Amino acid sequence: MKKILIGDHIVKTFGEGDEKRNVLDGVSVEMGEGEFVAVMGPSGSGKSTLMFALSGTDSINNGKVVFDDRELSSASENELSDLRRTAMGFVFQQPTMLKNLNILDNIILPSMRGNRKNAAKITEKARANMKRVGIAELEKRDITQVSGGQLQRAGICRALMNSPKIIFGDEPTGALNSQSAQEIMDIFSEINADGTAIMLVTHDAKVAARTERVMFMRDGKIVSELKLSKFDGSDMDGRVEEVTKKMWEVGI
Ligand SMILES: Nc1ncnc2c1ncn2[C@@H]1O[C@H](COP(=O)(O)OP(=O)(O)OP(=O)(O)O)[C@@H](O)[C@H]1O
Repeated sequence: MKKILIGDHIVKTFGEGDEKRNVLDGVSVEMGEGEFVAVMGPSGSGKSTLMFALSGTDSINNGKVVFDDRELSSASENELSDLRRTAMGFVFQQPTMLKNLNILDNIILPSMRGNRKNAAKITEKARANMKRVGIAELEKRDITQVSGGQLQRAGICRALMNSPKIIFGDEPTGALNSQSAQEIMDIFSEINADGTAIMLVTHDAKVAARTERVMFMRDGKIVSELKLSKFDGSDMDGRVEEVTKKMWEVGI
């Protein structure tokens, strides 16, 4: 399987003098094209920092990151921002959306910048994505008039607008109840089945159990890994048990 993402001995340091410490302490990660992985670990272990490093959102102090055959440290800020815009999608715990725009306009806004002549195509694509994630009828609603799960679906639609090769999700189900979280995971599974690689940070064993590989972090290092298989809807309980057992072993 071709590698879409390689993190090689990544070191990220925060703080000065006595406060200085490696929040990422030589982390190596590889992801194949179309792979679906989760990152788990205690609060402060470096999960979000790792995602920022792997997506070129934040610089690193040592090591290297290669995304789609491109070494990120040799790319300029403009090139990195183009790469993030065209090849990566981001989903956060709470989607950042503008209060004065409806759901559809929030979804299309980032794609419209400098691209207004393609407004009709962009809107058509947004509507197709909204239909795909089950919020087609909500396009005119304000962001305060939808549920947390519906807002997260809109966040996923926005992340899909440029047909990314990879989606980074930083606790995308963290603000949702268990049922909504599983519905969001259904959507991620479908997106992944279409070939998009996905990396999710999560504290939830039921979310991690839906991915095909779970990496466990502690103190800026990946200390363990659990290989599952592509989730096909069967043996959810067994998968959750495997993840929980590993979390316990690792001390999460
Ligand atoms: N910009 C920064 N400056 C200084 N320290 C930082 C900065 N960003 C993160 N840290 C520190 O790095 C460590 C790792 O943070 P990170 O957000 O990656 O953890 P996490 O595993 O994602 O935690 P959580 O599960 O709570 O979100 C924490 O101790 C945090 O305080």
